[in-house]
Amino acid sequence: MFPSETCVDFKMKTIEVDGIKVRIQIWDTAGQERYQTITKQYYRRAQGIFLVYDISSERSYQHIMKWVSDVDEYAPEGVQKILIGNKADEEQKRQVGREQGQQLAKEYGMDFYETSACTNLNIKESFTRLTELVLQAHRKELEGLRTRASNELALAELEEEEGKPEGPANPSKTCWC
Ligand SMILES: Nc1nc2c(ncn2[C@@H]2O[C@H](COP(=O)(O)OP(=O)(O)OP(=O)(O)O)[C@@H](O)[C@H]2O)c(=O)[nH]1
Repeated sequence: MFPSETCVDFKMKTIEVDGIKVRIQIWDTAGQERYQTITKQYYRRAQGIFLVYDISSERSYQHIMKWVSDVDEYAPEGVQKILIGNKADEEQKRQVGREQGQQLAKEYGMDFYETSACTNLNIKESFTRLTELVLQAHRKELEGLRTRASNELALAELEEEEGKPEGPANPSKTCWC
């Protein structure tokens, strides 16, 4: 929910993932078309995104494809995404089956949760999972950078070694007696 004059709501929260305390910034962007120019700018710095539809609205479910293509266009490449079917407490008004949500999530390779902001169903679980995915992606990126750096270092050492004249540079090092 947003105050009438703004289209982005911001909150900070600390959650614990694998025993590590993680401080997360939560940006809740308005869904209305008229705010899109502004809200799209917030995708650029996102590390994790929830794509949310309302289980009591088939129309909101149909809109997910458009959100996915916007995210693909404006968010960073490695951004982590989770599909959410919210208002799970509104069972009597349900228009979107749980399997439809699961199916769509599978198509896009995302995790899926049905949640309720009213009963708190899966709220903590989905935030913890998204944070976990972001941390995992971050670790992988760091490992990749480390491997690349050590490969480049090894290559540089090899090139330096090859550039040297024949014979050991430090004879004492090759002497085992
Ligand atoms: N029953 C039920 N109502 C909910 C739930 N979550 C939100 N609502 C209600 O749905 C309405 C819209 O909620 P918002 O938080 O404004 O939804 P939003 O997605 O931010 O809407 P936009 O501003 O259009 O992006 C409000 O009346 C909320 O009280 C839920 O889990 N269950």
